[in-house]
Amino acid sequence: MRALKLHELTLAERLADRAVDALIDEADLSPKPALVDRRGNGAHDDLHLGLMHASALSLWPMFKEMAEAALEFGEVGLPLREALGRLGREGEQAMLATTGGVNTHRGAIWALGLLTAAAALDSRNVTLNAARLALLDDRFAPRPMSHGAQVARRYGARGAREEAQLGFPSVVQRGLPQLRKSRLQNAGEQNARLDALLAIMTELADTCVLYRAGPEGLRTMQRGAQAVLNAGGSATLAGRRQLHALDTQLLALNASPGGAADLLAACLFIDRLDGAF
Ligand SMILES: CC(C)(COP(=O)(O)OP(=O)(O)OC[C@H]1O[C@@H](n2cnc3c(N)ncnc32)[C@H](O[C@H]2O[C@H](COP(=O)(O)OP(=O)(O)OP(=O)(O)O)[C@@H](O)[C@H]2O)[C@@H]1O)[C@@H](O)C(=O)NCCC(=O)NCCS
Ligand SMILES: Nc1ncnc2[nH]cnc12
Repeated sequence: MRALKLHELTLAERLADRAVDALIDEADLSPKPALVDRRGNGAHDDLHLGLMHASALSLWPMFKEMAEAALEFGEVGLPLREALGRLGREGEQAMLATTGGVNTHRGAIWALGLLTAAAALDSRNVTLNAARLALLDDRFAPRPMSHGAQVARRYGARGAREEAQLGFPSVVQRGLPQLRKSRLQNAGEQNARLDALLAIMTELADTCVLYRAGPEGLRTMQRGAQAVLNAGGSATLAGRRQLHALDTQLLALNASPGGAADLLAACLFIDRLDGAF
């Protein structure tokens, strides 16, 4: 009998697969403090796990087209940046159509969109090229008074745009090293991912938290995340107790670290990039 020959995926398709996998793995990871996970809705009335999955899947064509645009233009420059901006805005519309108007993955479209395009350009300098793209000014981008823009003005916070322009320091300097360290300590994959999320939360100026709970909420998030890691991480009993306390505190403040969740997805995407080439 002849073996069935499966369609061989293109590089753009493989990268889109990895971006969507990263979003689904982030959503499924549990127990995340005050975020949507397998246990429930965290600090969100309008989100649930099924919606996060549907949203992630709706973004596959956008990630594929972003990677294809990068392959077509072949270099970092304004034409590619503006093509990504247009695709990102279309992707946002697809997401909103899927979720009935709920913002599930705006920050993830931005971070993973840039990283997917950068990975298609050059597998070795992904965060550097993503930063170079983020530094270019898209002439067609609307400038709405987003939550991020409001807290940037109120508190001078460094939001999603600057995180990308600096080459994703929360991912490169915090999330990825912690993911690998916890794996080496045999924490188990789910705990290693939780530890990576917590490492990102220790220093991030998450504009979602700032918008909902102000600087006090942000300090609670950063200190609480550090306390889990200091106690030995999410694989230890002491760390689990601190994680539970952090969940309770953030829920009481209605503070959801959605920006940190997006950056965990970015971390998981970079971590598994090798297999895509
Ligand atoms: C350049 C943009 C990133 C716009 O940025 P800006 O800061 O102006 O806009 P926001 O929409 O407020 O923030 C972007 C999202 O980024 C995530 N985020 C927050 N802090 C950080 C951080 N420090 N570093 C990285 N990422 C961060 C976060 O996304 C998550 O939260 C979303 C829910 O947020 P929000 O709507 O505020 O939620 P709620 O409080 O729940 O709302 P209510 O229920 O109260 O109404 C969730 O989606 C997560 O993803 C921020 O929200 C960029 O987005 C942009 O320009 N987009 C236009 C399209 C484009 O050009 N794309 C380019 C593609 S390459
Ligand atoms: N798991 C999650 N819960 C709430 N907001 C998010 N934004 C991105 N991932 C999220």
